[in-house]
Amino acid sequence: MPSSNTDVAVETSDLRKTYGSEVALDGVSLTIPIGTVYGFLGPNGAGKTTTMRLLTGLSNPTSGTRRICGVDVEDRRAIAPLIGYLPETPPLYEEFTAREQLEYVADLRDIPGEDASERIEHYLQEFDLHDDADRRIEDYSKGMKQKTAFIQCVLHDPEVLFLDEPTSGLDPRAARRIRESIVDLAEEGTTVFLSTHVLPVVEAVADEIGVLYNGQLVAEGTPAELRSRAETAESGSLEDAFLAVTSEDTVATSTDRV
Ligand SMILES: Nc1ncnc2c1ncn2[C@@H]1O[C@H](COP(=O)(O)OP(=O)(O)OP(=O)(O)O)[C@@H](O)[C@H]1O
Repeated sequence: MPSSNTDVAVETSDLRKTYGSEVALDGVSLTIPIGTVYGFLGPNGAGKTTTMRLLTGLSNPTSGTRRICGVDVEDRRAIAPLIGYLPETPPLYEEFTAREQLEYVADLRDIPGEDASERIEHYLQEFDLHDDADRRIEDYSKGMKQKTAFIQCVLHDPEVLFLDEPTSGLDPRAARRIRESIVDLAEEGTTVFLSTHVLPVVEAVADEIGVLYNGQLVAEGTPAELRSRAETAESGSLEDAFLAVTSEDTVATSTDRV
């Protein structure tokens, strides 16, 4: 049953995921309004990928609820058109050309032919891939592969876009292209859930930040709010704030709205 709150893109309540005795996610509750760029920060092993897999229906929670635009993620068929997901290792058919890969995804997504061609051309131009679009993906650089993967998850114009470390390993130009696209998509109303441990990336694009540590959401706020938390530190940077809220000594027992 859809949630009554139609302004909310991502909503979880007490989401938990355990693997045997390992607690990967320990009761995470999120409410992310439509159109937000939500920076999901956390050190290695904090549970970021686990959260994204739960939110995209690739994995089931041990307990708790999750909704995307009011739709229960359990309803995989209803969820699929609403979301785009760029995992850390994106699925691409290496033997395809980028154009073939994107046409294939457009087909899977039931994007009508003319629409699909227009969107594919638009994105190939936007990401400087047009001249290489008919080369096989196996011959692409990491950045070219990542840009192709980014295009394939936005091609169907999802309501909510999940990005796992989207700029990792990219050169500054490619990373900037992705950051600019995130901002453009958000301006058009797309909600972007961006997981990373690269602080300058979230600082540049995020409206709101959630910090995950040991499977718990330990702080939430705007970048400025989180920075002000570190104001006693010399630079008062987001990095200071991040280190402060993810230190064993200072972790709060419940989410700290700063
Ligand atoms: N399939 C699995 N089986 C067992 N444990 C798992 C599995 N997937 C994740 N975990 C554990 O859950 C915890 C959270 O992992 P997760 O990959 O979500 O972290 P992360 O924040 O994405 O880390 P990173 O930044 O390194 O990618 C880790 O302790 C990890 O070992």
